[in-house]
Amino acid sequence: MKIAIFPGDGIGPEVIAEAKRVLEALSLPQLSLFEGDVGGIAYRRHGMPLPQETLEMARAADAALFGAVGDPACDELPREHRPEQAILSLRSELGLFANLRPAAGYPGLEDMSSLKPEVARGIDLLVVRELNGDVYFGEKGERAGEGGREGWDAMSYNETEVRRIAHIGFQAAQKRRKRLTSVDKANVLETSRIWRETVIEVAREYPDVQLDHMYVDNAAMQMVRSPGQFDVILTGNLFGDILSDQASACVGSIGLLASASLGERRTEFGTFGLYEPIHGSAPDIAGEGKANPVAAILSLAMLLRHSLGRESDAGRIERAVAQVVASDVRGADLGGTASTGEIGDAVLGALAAVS
Ligand SMILES: NC(=O)C1=CN([C@@H]2O[C@H](COP(=O)(O)OP(=O)(O)OC[C@H]3O[C@@H](n4cnc5c(N)ncnc54)[C@H](O)[C@@H]3O)[C@@H](O)[C@H]2O)C=CC1
Ligand SMILES: CC(C)CC(=O)C(=O)O
Ligand SMILES: [Mg+2]
Repeated sequence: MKIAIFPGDGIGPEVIAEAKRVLEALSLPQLSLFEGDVGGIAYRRHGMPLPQETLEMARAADAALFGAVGDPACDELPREHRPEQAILSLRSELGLFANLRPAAGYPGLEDMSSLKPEVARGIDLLVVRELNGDVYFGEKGERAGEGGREGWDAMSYNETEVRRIAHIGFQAAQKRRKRLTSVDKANVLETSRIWRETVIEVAREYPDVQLDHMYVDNAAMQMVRSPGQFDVILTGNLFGDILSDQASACVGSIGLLASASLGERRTEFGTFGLYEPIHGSAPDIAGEGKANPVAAILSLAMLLRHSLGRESDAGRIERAVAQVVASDVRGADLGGTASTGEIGDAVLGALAAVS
């Protein structure tokens, strides 16, 4: 089993260090770890945010664990040299089109939700976000306009792209509560009109799943009004990015939400994937030991489940994390004082006790 580890920038290395401790505690047989540079650190060391050797490392691995990229000192660089290009290129070069972002409440944590506890209770949703298309990957540029310099970004989805992510969404719903909400802006965008028509077509293959459609502005409102109504949210790259950050605050903290980015490459043990917290490099707290490592640890659990076929280890990690999150070991993001390392210690302690 080969795992490529890409800690990246800011709090990336801090949270990945805790996930690595959890991985080591599992003592998996025949495990090889490889570490590569991504983001701002890679730009400094190699002159580019995604060096070829890092990409090759990912291609040769059964799974990749990713921290975060982003560095304010690099914000003025040309776009192709900016740290964020590393994660965008990994997603596109590796064909990782399906981004799964589960958001579920923890009993005992409702008081930390941005919502009233009675509204927060019952959040159990999965954002299925398309990850290789949309405005993030469309042509973009700058031109002179009558109003001065004009930036433009092309948004598009074709039927093939929508179909393949829709299948992932419907299949995920079949394993959950069999409800799928497709989120778009079909009242305004042609991209969304094709999205909606294609989702309706794919839905015919899944008669057991109840499909509804929601405009993204309403979805954002419903997410804070009654998030418990959602099971699977199927949406595009941009809307999924925004709604999943929003869902994290409904649960309690962005430091809690993990993600899996999957494509079609099969490995000996499952499907190749890249796993990362949904948060970024958090430069405002980097280096202070304040980052919550739970999202990174839960990303490791997803890696074990989807790419290494180790469901029981994934479940153990998730149970250990649930115990810690419900305890008084809380970081600053959840109103406590525990450091990144202390939260990692608590997860390791709980892991030793759960079966
Ligand atoms: N996949 C990736 O690598 C991503 C990278 N970014 C990049 O990260 C940099 C910072 O972006 P922001 O918009 O500030 O988003 P961010 O997610 O890094 O931080 C947003 C807020 O949440 C807090 N936060 C994030 N993770 C946390 C954790 N584990 N524990 C406790 N608090 C946490 C931060 O302190 C900050 O106040 C930018 O350069 C951005 O482009 C942003 C999102 C994803
Ligand atoms: C950093 C961006 C490229 C994307 C992002 O915010 C995300 O995937 O959550
Ligand atoms: Mg994001």
